[in-house]
Formats: sequence, C-alpha cells, structure tokens
Amino acid sequence: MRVDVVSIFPDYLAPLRLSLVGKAIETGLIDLAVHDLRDWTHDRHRTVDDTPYGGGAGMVMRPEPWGEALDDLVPAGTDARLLIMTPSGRPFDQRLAAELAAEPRVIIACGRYEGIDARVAEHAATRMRVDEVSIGDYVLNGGEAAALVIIEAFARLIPGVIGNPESLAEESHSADHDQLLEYPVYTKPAAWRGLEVPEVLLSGHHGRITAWRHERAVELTRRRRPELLPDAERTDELEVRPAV
Ligand SMILES: Nc1ccc2ncsc2c1
Repeated sequence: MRVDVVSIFPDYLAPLRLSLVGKAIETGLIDLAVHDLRDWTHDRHRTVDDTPYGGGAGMVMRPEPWGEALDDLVPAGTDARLLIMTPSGRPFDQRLAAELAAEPRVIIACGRYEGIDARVAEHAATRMRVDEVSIGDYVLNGGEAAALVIIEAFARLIPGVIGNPESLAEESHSADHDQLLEYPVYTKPAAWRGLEVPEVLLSGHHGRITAWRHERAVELTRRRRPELLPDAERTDELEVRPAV
C-alpha cells in the first residue's frame, strides 16, 4: 500500500518511522511518503493561507497549493482515496480502518488554521474517492495528530504488519468481538499490592474463562459505552424488578 501525507508540518509525521508502522515501511508492506504542502507554493513567503470570504476570525488554507499537490500525487486515471482531516468529518472508526487497510493508495491531507477551502474536496471528488474524516469531538490545532492515529489504526490491519494476526481478533471495537470493549487483562504476579488476579483466570478452565471474559466485556461496555451494546445484551438500567 502506498500512503502519501501532505502537511505544512511534515516533521510531525516522523513517529511513523518508528515501531510497527516503521517496520512495515522497512519491509515494504507500506510505502510512505510525507510531503510539505509549501513545496506547491510559488511566492517568496510560500503562502498557504488567506483570510476567509464572508469574514470571521482565523485563516483558511488556499486551494491552489492543494490542487497542485493532488495533481502531482494522483495523476489522472489513478485509483486513490483521499482522506481530508477535519473536525467536521465523518467519525473515524474500526470499520473505516478496515476499509482503508484494503486500499492500494491513500492520500491524507492535514488541514490547519480554520480548515481547507471547501473547493479542494469538491474538485478532488470529480476524480477520486474523498472522505472528510474526524477522530473525535475536541479541539486540535491541525490534522497531523489525526493522520498519525488513522495511519496506525489501518496499517496494523494490513496482512503481515502484525506478527500474530490472532491478536487482532479480540480487540475492542473489532468486528470479531461484537463491537464490545475489551475485557480486563492480567499477568504475573498473581498477587500484587494486595490485589489478586481473578481466580477463574488461574483455573485453566477455558470454557469458564471465555464466559467470564465475555461477561466482563459486556459489563464494561454497558457501563462506559452502552451505545455499542448489541441488542441481545441491552437491559434497561431502570428495569422494574418484581417486588419479592
Ligand atoms: N480539532 C479536530 C478534531 C478532530 C479532528 N479529526 C481530524 S482533524 C481534527 C481536528
């Protein structure tokens, strides 16, 4: 898979050369190229922003550098998927991560300031698939952190990137795990600062361990993310219990 990232802070993407994604790059599973948007400017100050039409605070990223960058990175007739990082985008989730892991080519546009001129997405959509994507409802200074999150999330799903693919199976939000949150995990020592590992996990009884883990996953999901519960596991907190 080829991944291009365009940003005015390309060094922000340096961590991608480390750890899991870095290994995938070294082994050739991922071909990563990070570009400085200012390479597609032509004025002395390498200007990438301007004041917003209609007024308002802040600055907007000019369309011309983005247009030229995408022209160079995605020649006519190339099949590519453009992800534009923006707080007003569709929520990023594991389903989208899995979709992206299967793409041959992904370009990630990291917006800054008040955002990128809307015509960039509109024009790109005439010749490639475009998704405006958000990693959550909070304030960041730009899209670079989001690009790091999204690349890690889909890169680890590419076959061969993770050593043991079985470890993908039971992770929180994975389709194999009914979208439940992951159950609590423990390792040695069996007792630590007066806290014991749940006895069932030491029992060697795999059926009981599996059941206990599912119960803990449902309990955790019900408490922290009830909207993720499958219908079969939903119980109404205010459920009226018959008087004894
Ligand atoms: N502030 C903010 C929040 C989410 C997000 N996702 C991609 S860029 C971005 C920026």
